[in-house]
Amino acid sequence: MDAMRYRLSSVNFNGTVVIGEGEKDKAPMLFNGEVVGDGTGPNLDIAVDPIDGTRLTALGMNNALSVIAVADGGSMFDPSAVFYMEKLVTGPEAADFVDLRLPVKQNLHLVAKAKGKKINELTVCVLDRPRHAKLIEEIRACGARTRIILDGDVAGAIAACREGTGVDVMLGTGGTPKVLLLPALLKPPGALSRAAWHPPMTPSVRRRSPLGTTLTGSSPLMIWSPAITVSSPQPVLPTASCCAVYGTARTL
Ligand SMILES: O=P(O)(O)OC[C@H]1O[C@](O)(COP(=O)(O)O)[C@@H](O)[C@@H]1O
Repeated sequence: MDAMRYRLSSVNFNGTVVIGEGEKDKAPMLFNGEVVGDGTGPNLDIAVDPIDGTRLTALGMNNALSVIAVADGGSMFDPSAVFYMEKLVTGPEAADFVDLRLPVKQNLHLVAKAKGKKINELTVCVLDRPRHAKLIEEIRACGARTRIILDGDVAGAIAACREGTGVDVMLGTGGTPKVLLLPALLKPPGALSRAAWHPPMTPSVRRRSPLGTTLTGSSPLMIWSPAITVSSPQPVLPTASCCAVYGTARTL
């Protein structure tokens, strides 16, 4: 985080961290609303996750990622009032068929059909958390395999969208900032990241972010695409730069 912040402070721009480490992790830097850059140049919005998979990095394990996305100032959606989101991520073949509001079994059938596989040939990536015990049971009861990951659902989501990773879908609840960085990272185009506030909010619930954005239960069920995360026509970095970190954090 120090390294990313140091680098950002040397770049000619006037940036605001819209999607940052967030209050969930009580991170001291690169928090939502923090001003970064050297104060000259264009106004830009920044989304950062200096390390998604802090524990993985500390343990010398794979799949921690360092992620940054940049867009025109004022164009990035601010989700930071809600810490967790329920996520469904899959590749382009199945993206148009699934729906987060459907039961797990139905979504897995839809993915299997779209990919021309049997359901017992699917692998579903899920974070290893007690809250996912029922989800994991449901997936296994359908006959699908699970790939349980200790941390790092950004890497899990990317795997779910890519050919040849052995992962077909990612399901479960994880950090909000991570899901919002995904549209910038997902390749190929058409891959799908959907997320809903967790726990679900009723219309009367209102949560206010450090940047002053108010989210309510009637805020849309998120069907993320770059256009939703970033409202400007052309993000400055249409795909976020992203470097895999194997064991040790590297700076961007
Ligand atoms: O650990 P929690 O609170 O269940 O949060 C889940 C989140 O934690 C992570 O596994 C790791 O995130 P950090 O490295 O920022 O701690 C994310 O990939 C995931 O979205």
